[in-house]
Amino acid sequence: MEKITNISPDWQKWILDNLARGCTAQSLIDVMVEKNFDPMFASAIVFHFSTAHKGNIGPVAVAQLGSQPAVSNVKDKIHSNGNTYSYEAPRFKSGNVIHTHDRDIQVMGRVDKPYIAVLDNVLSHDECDELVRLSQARLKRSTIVDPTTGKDAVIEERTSYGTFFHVNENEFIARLDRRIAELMNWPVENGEGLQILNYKVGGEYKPHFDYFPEHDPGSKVHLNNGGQRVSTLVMYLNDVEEGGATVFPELGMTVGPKKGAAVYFEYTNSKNQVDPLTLHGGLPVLQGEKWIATKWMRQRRFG
Ligand SMILES: O=C(O)CCC(=O)C(=O)O
Ligand SMILES: [Fe+2]
Repeated sequence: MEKITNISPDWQKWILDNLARGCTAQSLIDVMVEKNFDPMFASAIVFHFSTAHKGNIGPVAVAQLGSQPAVSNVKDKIHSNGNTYSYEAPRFKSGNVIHTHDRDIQVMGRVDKPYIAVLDNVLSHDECDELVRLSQARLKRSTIVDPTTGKDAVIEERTSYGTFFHVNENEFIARLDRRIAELMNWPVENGEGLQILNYKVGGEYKPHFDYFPEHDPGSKVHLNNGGQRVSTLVMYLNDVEEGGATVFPELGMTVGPKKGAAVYFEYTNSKNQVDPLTLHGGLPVLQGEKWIATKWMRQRRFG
């Protein structure tokens, strides 16, 4: 049976009432999953309601999930929301410039909780072009991990084309894998292969978490190889004429795609908790096309 990915007024009221009674977000998610809600959707909506509930934001704002940030005061949300994630010292290094073995990378902006860094000069324009050139011939429709089966699935929420390179697949990729690992301050061996994505006009990736939700039956097989994902680096391989920004709906924040630049974020701590504030997506491309390279890091060696 198809999983439910929309929320009726009755369910909205049920969530708000139960949060007001002091029920935990997880207990509500569990009930919703049992009632055939998509687990990822249930997590996102309950988390969203828990922040809305504490901040006295009504159901109308919540209905905008995925399209527009419903709450603009990030500080208030962070101090008063239902997020139980405990923030630790970021893995990402401090400073205005991160030095790697072959390139200096500029830090253009940071957010603390969740930990996000906006970076420039991660890749040269030639490297961006080379990644696009190498990927052209091997592009396939992107998939997601089906929450129930754990298998790859094509869905409407992710309308991009992509391919991936094995870690250290060739000399060029190995140099990038090394630089990226130094930048993310995490071992090369813990990285998944570099994923290349191409979005055409209208192409988007609706808000999602990069971590594997523990309560999805389909997550198990992935968690067994390398453990949970801990951090993500999205690198922009071209300038996009219009649209295509990376959006963090819970924070009211977008990062515009710029050739060679990137956005980094982390969401799993040493206690195995994951941070729902890192909900993010790729907004639709309105003009031109968008190319990105994504690196996901795991808790342990991957592959
Ligand atoms: O397209 C984007 O900007 C976001 C991509 C993304 O979320 C991912 O690759 O996990
Ligand atoms: Fe993502």
